[in-house]
Order: sequence, then structure tokens, then C-alpha cells
Amino acid sequence: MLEIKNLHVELEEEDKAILKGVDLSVEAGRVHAIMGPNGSGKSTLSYVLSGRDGYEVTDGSAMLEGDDILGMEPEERAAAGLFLAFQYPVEIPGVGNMTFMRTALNAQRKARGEDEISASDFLKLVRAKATELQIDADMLKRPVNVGFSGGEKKRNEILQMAILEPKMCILDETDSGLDVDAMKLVAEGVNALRSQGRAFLVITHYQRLLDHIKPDVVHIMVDGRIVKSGGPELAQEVEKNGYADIMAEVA
Ligand SMILES: Nc1ncnc2c1ncn2[C@@H]1O[C@H](COP(=O)(O)OP(=O)(O)OP(=O)(O)O)[C@@H](O)[C@H]1O
Repeated sequence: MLEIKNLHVELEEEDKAILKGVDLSVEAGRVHAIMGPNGSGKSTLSYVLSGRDGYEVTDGSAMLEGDDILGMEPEERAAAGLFLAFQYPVEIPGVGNMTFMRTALNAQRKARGEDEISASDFLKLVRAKATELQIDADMLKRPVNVGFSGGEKKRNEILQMAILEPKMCILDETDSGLDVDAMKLVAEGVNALRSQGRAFLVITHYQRLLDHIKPDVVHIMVDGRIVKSGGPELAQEVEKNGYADIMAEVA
């Protein structure tokens, strides 16, 4: 599904290398997790994949189902099936949450040559998904993320994901700021979307999210590279011993 080869990325303004040769292959139907110390480049990877400004790809490639996504505009990447749940979801004053999600869904349907969803079908869809995520009907009427608590913003990201049904879902520290019950809801939301045709890349610092979203593969990123990959036991090792042993191994 997602094939990243030797990806090198610099900050445009500072010529500072952040990603220094990332290789990562996420197969359809699988959940991969990325852990790693602060500042190792995990969010940068998710930003570069989704097309955020400010980063320059100096080498390497990233393909989504065989298509080069790095040459696409952000909205083309979204239409191709890529979704990023932000670490810091942005507030959009003046844009209603429902309008935002319906417009996003219809833009993607249009790009895929499908008919727009009717207002009544959309209402049914969003209500059903919001109920699953225990998102209050009031939050759907408010402007996107404005005045939402940290945890509510994260759940709203998962609601968007559930509505857009992307193929490649990237979750950047969606667990941070969530209470234990909200984390379970988010994990259930992710687990409900798991399917043969969809893959997940879950960036997290904590084993506890991975207790609920059981990953197939866990990667450790250090200083802009994936230095170790393994099964879920790797996350348990990190939880117990931190990164010191892994960093010493690869030094
Ligand atoms: N726009 C920017 N301007 C300056 N430095 C940046 C910028 N974007 C990223 N960096 C730097 O790049 C490095 C990688 O940052 P990134 O946010 O990708 O790390 P991370 O692994 O997601 O960290 P964390 O676990 O703390 O969220 C950091 O040293 C960060 O300060």
C-alpha cells in the first residue's frame, strides 16, 4: 500500500536534514506503528507524506499503491486515499464541522468520479459514526475544533477518518491528550476500520494505545531513520527500558 524508499528530507528554510533515509513498506490490511524519541522525525514523516509546505525531499520516494505521492498536491494525495490525523488538530473558525466533513467527502467522491452524497444520507452517516465515537451532536454543529478539548479534537480527527474511509491512514500521536476511556473509543474506531484494503501507520509514544490497536509491526525511528523493526514485543521493550538499549545497539 505505502512504499517509502530512502526518503531524505530537509527543512526548506534552514537546510537542516531531518529524515535521513527512511525505508518503510506498509502492506494493505496491516497496522504498522512508529515509536521513537522526541525530535526523531516521526511527525515530519507524516507531514511530508501528506504534502505540508516547508519540507524539501532531497532523495528517495514514497508510493501509494504504486503512484508517486510526493509529486501530488495535498488534495490529490487525499483523493488517492491518504489521510493524516494530526498531532495538533487545527481550529477553523467560521467553518461548521458538518459542512467541513461533507465538503471534504464530496470533494473526494468527485475526484473519484462518484456522485455527491445527499444531505440526508450524509446526516445519517455522520450521526452513526459520531455515536460510535461518543461525539456529542453539539460538536458537529460547532466550527471545526473551535473550543473543543484536546481529547475532543482527537476524536474529531477519527470521526473525519471514519467518514472519509481512506486507504492509508496515518495517526500522529492521536493518543496524546486522551483519557483512558477516550483512548479505547479511538482504538475501537480504528479497529472498526481495519480491513484487507486499508493500512494504518500509527505514530505513538505509548504502549497502552497499542494494547488496544494491536499492530502487526513496530518500528523505532531514531535521528531520521528507522533503526529497528519487530513485532508488538518491541513496543513492550520500549515501555520497559526506554530507547537507551536500542540507541546503543545502532550507535
Ligand atoms: N518547521 C520546523 N522548523 C524547525 N525545526 C523543525 C521544523 N519541523 C521539524 N523540525 C525539527 O525536526 C526534528 C524532528 O521533528 P518531528 O516533529 O518530526 O519529531 P517527532 O519525532 O515527531 O517528535 P515528537 O515525538 O516530539 O513529536 C526536531 O528537531 C524539530 O525541532
